[in-house]
Amino acid sequence: MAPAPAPSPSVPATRRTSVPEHVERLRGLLAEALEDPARPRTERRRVTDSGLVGRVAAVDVEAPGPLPSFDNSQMDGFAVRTEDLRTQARGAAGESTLPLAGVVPAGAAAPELPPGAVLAVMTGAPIPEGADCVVPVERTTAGRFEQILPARPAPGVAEDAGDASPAQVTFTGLTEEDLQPGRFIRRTGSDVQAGDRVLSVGDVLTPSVLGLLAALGLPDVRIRPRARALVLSTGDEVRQPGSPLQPGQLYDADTPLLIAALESFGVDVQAASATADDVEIFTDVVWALLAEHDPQLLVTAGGISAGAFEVVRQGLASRGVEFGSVAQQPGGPQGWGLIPAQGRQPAVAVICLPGNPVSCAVSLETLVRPALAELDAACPPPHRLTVRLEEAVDSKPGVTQYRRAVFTAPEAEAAASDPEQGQPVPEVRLVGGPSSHLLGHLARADVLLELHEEDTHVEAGAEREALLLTGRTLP
Ligand SMILES: Nc1nc2c(c(=O)[nH]1)N[C@H]1C(S)=C(S)[C@@H](COP(=O)(O)OP(=O)(O)OC[C@H]3O[C@@H](n4cnc5c(N)ncnc54)[C@H](O)[C@@H]3O)O[C@H]1N2
Ligand code: MOO
Repeated sequence: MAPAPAPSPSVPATRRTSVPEHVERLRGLLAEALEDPARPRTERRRVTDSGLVGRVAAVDVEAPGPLPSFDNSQMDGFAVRTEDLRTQARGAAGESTLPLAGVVPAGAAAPELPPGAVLAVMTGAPIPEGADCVVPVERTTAGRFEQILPARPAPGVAEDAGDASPAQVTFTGLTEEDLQPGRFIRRTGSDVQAGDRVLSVGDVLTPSVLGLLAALGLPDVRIRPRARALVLSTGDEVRQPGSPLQPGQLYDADTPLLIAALESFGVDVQAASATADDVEIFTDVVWALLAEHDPQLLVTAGGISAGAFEVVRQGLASRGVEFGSVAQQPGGPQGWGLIPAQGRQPAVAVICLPGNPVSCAVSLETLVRPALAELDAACPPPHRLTVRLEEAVDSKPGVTQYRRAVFTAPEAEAAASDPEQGQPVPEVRLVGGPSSHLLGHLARADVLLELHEEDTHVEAGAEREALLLTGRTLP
């Protein structure tokens, strides 16, 4: 008789923290560090400074005046008194002719429109006193200014056409619509009224907001300072690219990955360093960097799991940082904590991510980004989307697994459409397996496919949620 199989070693049934629980935990400690009242709340910038898009307004702004700030012409044409054109005897072909009293370029002060005459107005020129409508130059028999005006007048000067016998302007084919009072006049305040709120605390700056502030005559904008972070990678085996490798060594992928991800979250990475697996060296580097840079956030990579040389865990566990496991893969091992304010040194949030590059990158997207986005409008929130699986996939029970996937060919996507919304549901194909060393696969991926604890087997064609990776666009 065959021997009975040996019982599997019993694993302690400790419950791992769920992804949402850990996000909430990180949000709490980030809030303490970022919302410290001892830190400056605003920075003043010129609206022409670079790097303002994506920054967050620190004060409300009300329009100091209206936009447009004066009635002006929407077209190159003629400012007319509609009454004059209505009472004009029409010629055989329905034409009306009036004398040209002058030219008003953009930038000139508004002149008065003499009775029974017209004034040439360029787009943006002020509407002359007495005019109630602009007729575009195309509505004249000449069709173009070159046929009517002798030469371009000097900018900013409303000047007379100059002839002893004034030029005549013949309008043709005018309809009732062309003679509607107000036609082609951009009225004062039709865009923004004085006192309108044009920017609110927490709004993200866009190119058009910056243009609007300038249009209102405001040279400066007050923004929130960016969150300040330090990045620290660890490991005796880790070397910087450009230096030769000894057997067993590898290049530091986590440092550039962390810097780039944090910067895309709107964080100002002030310094980055890599240290050896020596607790004393590691803690010396941490305290020196904290003192030098006064950050709100310290993010480390590596040295936190179950090995004999877990420098981050050993160095920070006694300083208020906890270590545990989140029910996600990759990115299970995590460290988190708050180094409390000491004297004049404000509190610092500490987030310790696993060293495997894919674990580090996935943790940034699934844990750090959602926590930070809740507190800081400069951090774009996770971009979630529904995708359809091209092929069946098996996943580990009991954890949320993030599988790397690419959008399949556009033809396949076009064929797959959500009947409810009529929106195409993109189809995805896995790239590589679930392991956390597969950085080449991650670098090719468009999305992290989210498979839940119960998703041990998902059939081809099933729909699941996914996270669009930083820098990727929808198909
Ligand atoms: N006995 C156990 N071993 C491991 C467990 C466990 O639960 N029990 N968890 C595994 C999981 S899951 C992960 S993830 C890793 C996390 O390990 P650490 O955060 O302690 O990271 P290290 O051990 O320092 O490094 C892991 C791996 O990543 C490479 N690495 C580290 N830093 C970098 C870097 N800057 N650039 C590129 N690659 C880096 C390192 O060489 C290792 O291969 O632990 C598992 N083990
Ligand atoms: O959690 Mo680790 O990140 O699976 O490899």
